[in-house]
Amino acid sequence: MLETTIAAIGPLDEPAMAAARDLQGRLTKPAGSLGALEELSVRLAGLAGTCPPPLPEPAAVAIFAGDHGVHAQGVTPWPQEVTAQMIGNFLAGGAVVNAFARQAGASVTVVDVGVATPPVTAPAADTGPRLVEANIRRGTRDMTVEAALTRAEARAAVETGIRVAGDLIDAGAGILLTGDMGIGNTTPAAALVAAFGGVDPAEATGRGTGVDDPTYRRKIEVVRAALRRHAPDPADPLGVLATVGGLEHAALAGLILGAAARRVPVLLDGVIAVSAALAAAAFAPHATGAMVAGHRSAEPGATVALHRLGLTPLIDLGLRLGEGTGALLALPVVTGAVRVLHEVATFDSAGVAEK
Ligand SMILES: Cc1cc2ncn([C@H]3O[C@H](COP(=O)(O)O)[C@@H](O)[C@H]3O)c2cc1C
Ligand SMILES: O=C(O)c1cccnc1
Repeated sequence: MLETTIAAIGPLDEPAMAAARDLQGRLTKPAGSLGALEELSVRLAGLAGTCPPPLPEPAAVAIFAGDHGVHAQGVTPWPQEVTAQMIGNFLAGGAVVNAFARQAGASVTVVDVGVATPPVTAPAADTGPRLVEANIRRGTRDMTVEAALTRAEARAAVETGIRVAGDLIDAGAGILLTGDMGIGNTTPAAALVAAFGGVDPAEATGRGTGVDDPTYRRKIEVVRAALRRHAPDPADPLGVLATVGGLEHAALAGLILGAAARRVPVLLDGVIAVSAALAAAAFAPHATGAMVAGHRSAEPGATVALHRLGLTPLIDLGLRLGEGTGALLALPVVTGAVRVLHEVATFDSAGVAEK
């Protein structure tokens, strides 16, 4: 399934992009006046293979949840149980991601790919957040001691993400948004950014939920120790995900690949998402054509990853939460970029004089 998905990911459609550029030049506004939105609209036309591309709706957030053996190294002040407890909160509609999803009109799907303690499930409702139980392992192994995952486990997580993308698109989603929950998951995210980005762990590691100075120094050394132990090869993305990644990171890489293969845009959230996006791009370089960077997370690794991916984030508000919150805030910007191609009059049609 991974191989067929990778094989289905192709380049952007040049004629559709040329048509979008031409249309942007004829709309009743000075050329270039919509800044980054214009290039985004062109890219989404290239992804869809048609101009104008479909409006990116309805929107679906997929929150992949997992726990981390590296938690034992004291890289976060939060207890591991918070991952499962927050799943309960997501399903009850009480987290920040739920508030922003309601505002944006997006559905929320929580996918347990690797939570250590069984998630507290909320009463099933016909509408509202949904839980997909796809647990591969009750948390990863400690990457400073051994590989976090076997290659088979990493592959199973990637394929779960591909499957979730396909299910959401089959159910009608016009855009997918990445979300994550996993206490400790900024540590493997930093390791992935350092491995794929070829930067020193000190450049890729941030303070996550807000760790103090001694914990931050330890966190950098933990990332350094894991990379020294495994020496992951960036040309072998499954190997990188298995040795120093996490189940939610691997599943997010799969979600991105699944969206790219179906030529549906995927709006990336913070550092966990962009670390997974580096893995997706290593599997299939053309997958970057489907990626839209929602925001610039305050985590330094996010900036390193965005630069590597060649993506400019739509918003930059100093957010460092995850869950999909930054992607949701950026959604109206993406929709606006496409709506312009559908609804704005041309100089000809509106009888407006050109310069
Ligand atoms: C209550 C709470 C809600 C969250 N929602 C997202 N995260 C975010 O913080 C965690 C990563 O940070 P670190 O690597 O420092 O543990 C992840 O669960 C991420 O989704 C949360 C964290 C907490 C504590
Ligand atoms: O950028 C993120 O997604 C992020 C940052 C800090 C903690 N959790 C997530």
